[in-house]
Amino acid sequence: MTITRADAVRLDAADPLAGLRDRFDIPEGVVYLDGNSLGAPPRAVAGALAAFADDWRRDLIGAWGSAGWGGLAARLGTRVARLVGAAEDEVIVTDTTSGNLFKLLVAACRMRPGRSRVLIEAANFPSDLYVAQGVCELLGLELGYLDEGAPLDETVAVVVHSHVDFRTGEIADMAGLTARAHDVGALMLWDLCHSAGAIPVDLTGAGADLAVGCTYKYLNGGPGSPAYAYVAGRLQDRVRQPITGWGGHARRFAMAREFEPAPGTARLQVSQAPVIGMVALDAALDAFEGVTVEALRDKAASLGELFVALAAERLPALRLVSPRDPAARGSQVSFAHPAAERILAEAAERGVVGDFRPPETMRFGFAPLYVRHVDVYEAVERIAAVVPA
Ligand SMILES: Cc1ncc(COP(=O)(O)O)c(C=O)c1O
Ligand SMILES: Nc1c(O)cccc1C(=O)C[C@H](N)C(=O)O
Repeated sequence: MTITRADAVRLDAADPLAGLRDRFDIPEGVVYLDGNSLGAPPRAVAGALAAFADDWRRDLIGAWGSAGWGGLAARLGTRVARLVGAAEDEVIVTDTTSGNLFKLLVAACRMRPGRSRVLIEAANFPSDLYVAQGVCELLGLELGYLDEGAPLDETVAVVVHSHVDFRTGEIADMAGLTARAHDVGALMLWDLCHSAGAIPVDLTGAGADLAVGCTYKYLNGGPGSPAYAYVAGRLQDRVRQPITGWGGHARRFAMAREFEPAPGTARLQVSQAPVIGMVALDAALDAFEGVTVEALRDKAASLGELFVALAAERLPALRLVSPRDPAARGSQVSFAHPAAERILAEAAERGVVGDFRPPETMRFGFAPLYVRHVDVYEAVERIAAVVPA
């Protein structure tokens, strides 16, 4: 049965999250399916940045207190914690994903002295691979690739894995892999970049030890917005991260000679993360107010299913590389085609923004707060017009 535009309109009419699109500023006529690379701007952000400039002008250094800048890293951590299934004091917002990965990976290896290997999946995001390679070189450890058959045994200090694969959107079994790591006494470090804000994440339920993630994708913090780091409560006093700047000191303004780690996740800070980025993120997170992660997942699945069904009808030349089962994929679908790059460039000229990952993957992300079913319908129509016969 052919799917029509009216079907998409009906799905939007029944969508409990439909009204949330008004919280965003998306150019007219653009179908934005790249929120899994850079989220769209929530309307509240522009006003928050103007207020930030005003606070700075008016209160000068006093704004650290009067505008609450000093407490932002921890406060934002509590807001992100709700979206990733963590306790409020288990997440801190600071630095970049790659920087946090470096710090937590070194800390994890230090908690497993005598173990000689780190495992990662070769399909992980390149920055994760590079950081893991760098940490292994620094500490004299061996790096093994889980998806290429490297054994998970008692020689492994830590396993690093993405919750959602950035190319295919496949969801990893967080609880299962964490349990396998724990069975051999290894620690488990998750990268949540492609899941937080789009699908439920349950770090506590999975028994995860450590995690990192960015805030510029589904959390809409803006380009280069600060990332976050999670440390399970039971490990917080044992974490010794390697970049011991004054931001992680127990008494930053005592100006003491020796480093003394701050309690809890505060010790993961190096110095001051850019306040302007944290202010933007704080306003951006308001877009999630009143929204449950289950509602996000349902909407994401509905959008993805519509895209897959329409693609089966109208884009037969595209090969689905994401899992067919919506429960097995995050909020994106990916297809392969030898002319993927050209198709995406021509689709972009027609206002459909997806992204290309070499050698031939087309990714389409469905940020559940602002993508509509009619957007999905429009996207497939416009892409169909540019796929070579
Ligand atoms: C899975 C994953 N990990 C890490 C990164 C790197 O994040 P950052 O630029 O914050 O270091 C990205 C995206 O750039 C990513 O998609
Ligand atoms: N952070 C990015 C950037 O500054 C420019 C272009 C892309 C990005 C990305 O975040 C890419 C993204 N992590 C990915 O999944 O491919």
